[in-house]
Amino acid sequence: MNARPDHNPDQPPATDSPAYVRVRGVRTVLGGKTIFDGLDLDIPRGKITAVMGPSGTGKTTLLRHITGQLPVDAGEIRVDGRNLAELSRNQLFELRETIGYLFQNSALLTDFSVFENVAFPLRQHLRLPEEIVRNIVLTRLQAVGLRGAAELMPAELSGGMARRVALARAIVRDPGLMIYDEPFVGLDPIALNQVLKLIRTLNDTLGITSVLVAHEFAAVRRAADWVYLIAGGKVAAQGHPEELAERDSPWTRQFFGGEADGPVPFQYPARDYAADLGFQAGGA
Ligand SMILES: Nc1ncnc2c1ncn2[C@@H]1O[C@H](COP(=O)(O)OP(=O)(O)OP(=O)(O)O)[C@@H](O)[C@H]1O
Repeated sequence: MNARPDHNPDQPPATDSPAYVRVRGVRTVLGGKTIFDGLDLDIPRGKITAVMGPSGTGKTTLLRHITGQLPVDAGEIRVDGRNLAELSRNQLFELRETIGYLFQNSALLTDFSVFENVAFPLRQHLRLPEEIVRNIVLTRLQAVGLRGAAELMPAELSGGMARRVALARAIVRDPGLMIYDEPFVGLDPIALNQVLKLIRTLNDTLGITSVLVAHEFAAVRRAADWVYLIAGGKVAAQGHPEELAERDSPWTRQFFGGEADGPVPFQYPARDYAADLGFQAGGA
């Protein structure tokens, strides 16, 4: 696990097939604010790629681009070889069906049992015999260690268990791509480690490609094969997590070392302070 790349350390780990997600020259403007300005990155097939960066840097926006929920203003995104801009609504919908999601709020259906929550995506889209549904659901629950909790209701679960049920649901239809958006938020250390281990194990055993957005570098370091640090609308740094942590750059010192001062400013961009307070610039 986490083998260091044995090729160019400035490039994501090479795999035999092309990157699952290819982002090229992406420019995004939201509400008049430029979020991305020439964003380039590859999400290698079969690997876990972490996307990190200061708050508000566009990580969730990038996920929305990758899942075709938000078109880019310029540039190109290819997912599994397909240029998203060329897909019809139906094709985009089909593409989204091949993506599994795990969010920080596990978003379980409160009136449904654990079993029915995991079965939901199967029942919603496919007409499978009940016996098959049961086998698939129990296999996924077994994979996350919760087969014995199948009949519990969401209110009876701890936060860590709920996250694992959501993970079982996310993989129930064999996604090619798994998207984890802040999967560790609010978990105690034991639950965090269980989810972390599961992300790694599921990725490796099911051959999934994973994108992991998280702020916890200690966890990312143990899970990810490659890390992109996004800041200022671009990739500010990238590398294998161990190598990135050791790299001595202002970005990595501030971001991975948690320094308050560095390239990420303390102040959100604002109008002139004196003018905002009603003083004339240079006035008495
Ligand atoms: N629909 C929108 N209209 C205008 N601005 C938006 C919209 N969606 C997001 N933004 C802005 O885009 C920027 C990037 O948001 P995004 O949620 O992608 O950041 P993030 O890196 O995921 O942040 P965090 O780590 O805090 O979750 C933020 O400044 C946000 O306010």
